[in-house]
Amino acid sequence: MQGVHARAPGKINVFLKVGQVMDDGYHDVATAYQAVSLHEDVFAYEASDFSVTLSGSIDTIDVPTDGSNLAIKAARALARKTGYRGGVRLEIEKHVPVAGGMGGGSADAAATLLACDALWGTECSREELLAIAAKLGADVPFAFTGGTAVGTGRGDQLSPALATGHFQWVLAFAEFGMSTPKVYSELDRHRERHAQDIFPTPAQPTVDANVLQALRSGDPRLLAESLHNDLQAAALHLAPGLTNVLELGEENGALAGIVSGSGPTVAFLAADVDAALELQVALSAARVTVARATGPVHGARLIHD
Ligand SMILES: C[C@@](CO)(OP(=O)(O)O)[C@H](O)COP(=O)(O)OP(=O)(O)OC[C@H]1O[C@@H](n2ccc(N)nc2=O)[C@H](O)[C@@H]1O
Ligand SMILES: Nc1ncnc2c1ncn2[C@@H]1O[C@H](COP(=O)(O)OP(=O)(O)O)[C@@H](O)[C@H]1O
Repeated sequence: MQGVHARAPGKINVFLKVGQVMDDGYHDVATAYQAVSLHEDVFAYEASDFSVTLSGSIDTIDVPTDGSNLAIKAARALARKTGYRGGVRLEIEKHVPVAGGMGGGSADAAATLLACDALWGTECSREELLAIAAKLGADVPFAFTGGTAVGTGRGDQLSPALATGHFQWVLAFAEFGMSTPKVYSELDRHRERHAQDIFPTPAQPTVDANVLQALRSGDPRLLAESLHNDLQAAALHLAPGLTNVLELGEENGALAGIVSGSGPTVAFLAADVDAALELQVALSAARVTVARATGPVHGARLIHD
């Protein structure tokens, strides 16, 4: 049967500052996202109801296949918005670790919006699809746009950031996932428990100028110096073993390592392809599950197979 194939990328937060909790319960954030070459592939086929099946290179056992799957939510949201009366059968090939802090579910949602819009001929504009994306999750608009961008508010108000060249990443996957709300709550607890001088809450978080400069320059050494994640301490508190992974990467030639988003994936920045390959070998030898990726890459797009 003729279907539509869409692809969307995972992401690394190369910078993430977390501000206060807003009235909607979300934290006010300022982040610099980079889309990386670890993709989710979504195949959409006509059907009378909504269903999803999963395959891919990673363990998908914890991913729901009922209406709580973010891809099904995305398809239903598009159908509601456009008045489309049918359904869709979705097949997702996952390569982004589940609950890994790399926005895999968000990529599924973004790719599904694009695939269903094409399959159903609903012809939504980019802006309409982005508006639906923002309602599905804070990271979904970025999975849609990709590249390199600054996200503010919930992380869904995007402005493109200039970036040159390609950065080489080595990703250390964990054998467990971490819940995004739990990591945000842990940061709140840290901030309540400890003096504000250790974990200060920025009144209005912004992305540091040196990160934007590093992204513009394409120089991995500059970017390595400016990687920052306010959620990292909270993630390390909940998963102390990640500290060893960070140390191992830095001992084996990484320019720097950072927990991606709410973790537990650790992203190492390498100086070049050779350094990335060496690091990949060293981490694999230490029985860490690794993948290499480059960034930035495109956002969600249709693939004409
Ligand atoms: C931490 C980040 C960094 O990019 O990514 P992940 O690690 O999840 O990939 C994001 O802020 C996550 O984005 P996403 O995973 O789309 O979040 P959502 O599904 O919208 O929200 C899940 C929950 O996380 C918390 N949340 C999320 C975003 C935000 N700015 N403030 C929050 O407090 C809220 O408790 C919310 O109910
Ligand atoms: N299509 C999907 N892929 C992955 N997880 C999904 C999906 N739909 C719903 N989920 C749920 O969302 C949670 C977080 O998803 P994910 O996007 O993989 O991680 P993160 O938010 O850390 O980047 C998972 O634990 C899972 O229960």
